[in-house]
Amino acid sequence: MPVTQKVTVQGERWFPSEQPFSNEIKELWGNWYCDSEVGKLRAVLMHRPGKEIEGITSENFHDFRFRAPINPERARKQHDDLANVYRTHGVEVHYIEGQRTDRPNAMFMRDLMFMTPEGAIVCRPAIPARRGEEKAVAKTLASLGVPIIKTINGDGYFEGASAMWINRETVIIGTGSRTNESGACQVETELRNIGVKNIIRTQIPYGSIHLDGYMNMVDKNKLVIFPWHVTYDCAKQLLDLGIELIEFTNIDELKLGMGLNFVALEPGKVVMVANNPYTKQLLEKNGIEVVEVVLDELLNGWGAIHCTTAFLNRDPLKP
Ligand SMILES: NC(=[NH2+])NCCC[C@H](N)C(=O)O
Repeated sequence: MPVTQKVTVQGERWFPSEQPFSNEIKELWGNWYCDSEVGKLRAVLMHRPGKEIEGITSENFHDFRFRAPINPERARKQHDDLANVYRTHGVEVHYIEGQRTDRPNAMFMRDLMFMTPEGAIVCRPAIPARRGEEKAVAKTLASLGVPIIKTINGDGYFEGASAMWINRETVIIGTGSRTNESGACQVETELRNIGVKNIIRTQIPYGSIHLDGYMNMVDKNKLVIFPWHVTYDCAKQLLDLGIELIEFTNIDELKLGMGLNFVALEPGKVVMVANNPYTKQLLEKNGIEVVEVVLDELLNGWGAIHCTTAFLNRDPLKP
């Protein structure tokens, strides 16, 4: 080959971009962010229940850890009603594509991913009746362009509702039947990597599976708790960080009505399951604005609003 050009060294003039991932995620990936349970909600990921909830009868509902058989049409309608509440409040609703049809719990999206300021952690559900739901979640995240910063692997299992943002530097992680030590460690490593300083580790009681069954943020620095489920050590660390604890003491509304399983639309405003008068009154007494949605059919799957909603984008919570 004839030499037409003199060979020059190029490498020394090529420098990496030293800006952190967090500075360029918006431009390169899109507007995906979550550092709290209450920052203004902008985008969510949901799974509209499909074929998989057909054929759940009084004989088999227990196999899927449902509370009762479910009426598919009513469940879908209520799911749509919730999605419409989100849309009415300016939230973009994205749906899972290609979910398998043999996993009736797939609508409980909170358990399948955990959103962070730099992308999603794809979970690994604990129980066989749910394992594999996460694949369609990963595919959908990829097609939306949401970075996946971690997929739980090895001997770990972790469900998104086992963790809860308190603020940009603080996350509670609960171990129990749905999250083991290895899963919790994997999540902890990722969170520390993106600047979380306080990881509050706690035990989820035997009779509960996730944190969002008995605690939930309603406003900046305000956490509603069912006090008999929250360990002293956990409560003390939260109080020391300046978090106000609001005590919710009605076990019927906690378990049967899933009153605490709401989602904040913005600081101080939540969408909650209708027909929970104690919950509504408690929240309003504490200055929280409440939007209600009828969801009794979905409750037959043992989940409610927080369980069915994965956050994709919330405004950062200003310190
Ligand atoms: N985040 C939640 N609380 N999810 C509830 C999930 C309920 C579902 N039947 C399960 O056992 O997995």
